[in-house]
Amino acid sequence: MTSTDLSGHTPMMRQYLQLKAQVPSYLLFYRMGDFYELFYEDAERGARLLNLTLTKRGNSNGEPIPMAGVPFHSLEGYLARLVAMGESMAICEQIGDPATSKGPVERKIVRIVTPGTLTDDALLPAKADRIITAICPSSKPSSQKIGIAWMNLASGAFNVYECDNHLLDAQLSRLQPAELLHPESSQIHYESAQRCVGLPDWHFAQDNALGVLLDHFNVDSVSGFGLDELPLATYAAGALLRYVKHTQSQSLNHIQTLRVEQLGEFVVLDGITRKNLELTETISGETKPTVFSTIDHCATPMGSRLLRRWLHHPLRHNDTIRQRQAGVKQLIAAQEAQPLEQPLNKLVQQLSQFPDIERIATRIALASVRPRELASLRDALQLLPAFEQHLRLLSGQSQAFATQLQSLAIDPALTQLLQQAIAPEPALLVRDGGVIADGYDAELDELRHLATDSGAFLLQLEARERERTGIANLKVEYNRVHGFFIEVSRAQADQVPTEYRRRQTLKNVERFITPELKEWEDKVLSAKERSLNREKALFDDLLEQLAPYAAMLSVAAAALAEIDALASFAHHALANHWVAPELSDHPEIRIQAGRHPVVEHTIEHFIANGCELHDQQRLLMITGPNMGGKSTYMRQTALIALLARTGSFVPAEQAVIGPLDRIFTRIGAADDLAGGRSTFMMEMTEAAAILSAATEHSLVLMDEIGRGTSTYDGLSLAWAIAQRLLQHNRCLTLFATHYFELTRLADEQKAALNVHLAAAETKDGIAFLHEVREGPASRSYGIQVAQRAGIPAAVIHNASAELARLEQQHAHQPQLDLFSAAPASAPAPSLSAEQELALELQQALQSLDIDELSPRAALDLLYRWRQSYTV
Ligand SMILES: Nc1ncnc2c1ncn2[C@@H]1O[C@H](COP(=O)(O)OP(=O)(O)OP(=O)(O)O)[C@@H](O)[C@H]1O
Repeated sequence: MTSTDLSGHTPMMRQYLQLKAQVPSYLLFYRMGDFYELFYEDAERGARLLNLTLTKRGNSNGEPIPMAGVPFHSLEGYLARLVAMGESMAICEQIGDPATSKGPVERKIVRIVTPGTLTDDALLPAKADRIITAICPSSKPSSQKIGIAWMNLASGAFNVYECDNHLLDAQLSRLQPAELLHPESSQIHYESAQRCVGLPDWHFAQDNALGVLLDHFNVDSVSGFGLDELPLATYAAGALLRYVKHTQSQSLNHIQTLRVEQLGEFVVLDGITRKNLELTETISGETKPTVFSTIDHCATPMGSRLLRRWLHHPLRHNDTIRQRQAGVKQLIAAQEAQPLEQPLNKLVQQLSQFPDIERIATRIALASVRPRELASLRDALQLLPAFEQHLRLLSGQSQAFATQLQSLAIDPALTQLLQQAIAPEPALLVRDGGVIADGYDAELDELRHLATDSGAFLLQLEARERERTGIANLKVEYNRVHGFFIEVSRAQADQVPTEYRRRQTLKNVERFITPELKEWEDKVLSAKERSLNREKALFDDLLEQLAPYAAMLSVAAAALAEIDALASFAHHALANHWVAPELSDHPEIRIQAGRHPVVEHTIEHFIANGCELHDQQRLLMITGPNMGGKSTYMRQTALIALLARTGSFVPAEQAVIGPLDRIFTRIGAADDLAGGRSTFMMEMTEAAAILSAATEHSLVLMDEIGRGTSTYDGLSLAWAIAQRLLQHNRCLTLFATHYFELTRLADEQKAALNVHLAAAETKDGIAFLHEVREGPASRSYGIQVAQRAGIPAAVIHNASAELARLEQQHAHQPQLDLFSAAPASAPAPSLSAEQELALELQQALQSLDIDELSPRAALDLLYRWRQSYTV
């Protein structure tokens, strides 16, 4: 909007439009008295989204102004709804004094609310984190790298790393950002984020990004954070920090460090795998029943959030897992040693009394903490010593909770300060008064005394005036409308002294005021106002005193969250007979009598099954009828491995789990109609990703690959894929199929083993035994399953006849001999290493768009190819 545009507007609308120009892409809530108003398009949009009444306000520039508003005290509720819809808002407050200002009161944008930068408890989900992520792709076409920075503003975590481009999807699905920032020039979109924001490219430029980081951390170089070799991560971090700072009116004191994540820390899970395994969301998008909803018994929201993070971040290395396991074991041992006292239950009960200290600590650092949050923190800190003592007792001689116990040591000065400063039950807001405790500040005490406790003075005045005037029933009183007054009966009204001024005449009485009483009244009324102001100043001062404790509180909160999550593991293990998995150093999965952690709760008799995958037995070819339990078996194996890598116990009689680098799943893809890919195309895209990335440390689940095309195509592809996984990738694989022909693979490959899910035919039809047995399934029972599903009897009858005819027709050419009987479709003989490389190089050449290639990139490619394709 230009200045000429503004000239026709009223002064207030001019002010509004100038503020709006600062935040064009946000809904601007403009404070007017007791309301926040939206104008113009914002009003129309807000009215639609929030179901507000759209009105019109006066005229500005010759046009009525569309307007919609919300009462000031219910702003947070409206913001929460808008945030859930992925909207971003700017809040503008009156900061000038309406009494003294000429023209519109001075106003300022004090807060910006976006989905990824929330810190207010009212706007945040209790049991999930809100992450904001920035990504910075390389500007060099030859580079495959991408820089990623992410922040959890509510906890203060700020992490960065670089990875290969093709891992971006897996990384985003790990972080699940609510908001994603990227340079304007790169078209990046992540569907699951509530908001994707293209920022000007210069935010990601070296000098600017680095400048923001150096300035915030007050350092001369970022070497101390280990960022020297990570330029893209540095740019992403700088752009992210600049954006987040812009949204907050306070400085981000609680963002005290920047951690470089090592990609090898976590078992990589892509988005599809997280979905298939139903970690925190079911395949249909519900929040339960999932692994998280089943095993989360945390007593605090901090514990639940940590548990969710652990589930999404299984660890590759054993050290941290062993520490977590030690904690769980200790809690279980203590509970079992004292079945009457139940020390674990007592610990959980104590934990449940703690508020969300992680978020309170952040809000202390941001100076936006509310009085009642401080009261709950004060009460929690009083409980802390007893909790610590109980944990110490429970730990006995073990060192299982040594670090957490250290972190819980909070400076007693903090507890004392809160006890002295905060009223026992403070008001919701500082402006309501009654937040600061009596006895904390002498001046406040006196003002409060003046404002509320006028009794003695008034009694004294009453006695004095009675004596002076001789009117025995003279009364000194107060009401809200008329303030203080002296009341005498009508008949005695003419006996009052001359300095009495008439205030009000009623039927039987006259009310008067005297100069002395008026002076008193002014003092009392101003004392009220002054006491509120004093309280506000004291609270601001308290926030300053508290700020240095924020970091210490965050550390204690993290320790409490850990104890809570470990107690939840222990509780679930005890209640469901889970065992501690043994962690080995080789890629292997050996499970005895394993169960599915979620399904074991949803059906009455879950049949336990074992699974052995190791270097000599890398692939299980799983056959069996539909509904036999193949998918459940594969998922349970992956989940047991994953749970073991989080430090949890597992649903099995015994388990040995080695280090894993990735878990891949290719299970029943749905059509990606929006993306324009058919089921088969999706299936093959996922399979291609697995074939290119699985290593001997990976666990791969393949369910019915090849099903989406003609039998021969599908079968041949499935055969070749299984063979490739066995020989080339050498990963640990569970391969479920309905192609019986594939069971021949085990004859050729020593590392493959056939297993099947047993079923039996009874007189009432098929009975699923859900038991995994060695050897291939003898038949598929597809028609029996269809019958149970309610396919009409006539169709079942015809299908059975057709099956019999087909079986007879192929009698001389049994299905199992497909490959040997038809040389033309026999699996291709394995290629030599040179042949494989030549094929790959040919493919790479064919997929190259030479016209799009710069000379520099072409040269780089040549070097890379020489390195990769020379034997
Ligand atoms: N081990 C088990 N014990 C008891 N019930 C089981 C077990 N495994 C699976 N089931 C039950 O069998 C049903 C079918 O299981 P699942 O979906 O794994 O079969 P499937 O063989 O993969 O079927 P399809 O080939 O049709 O996909 C499950 O919903 C579950 O109720």
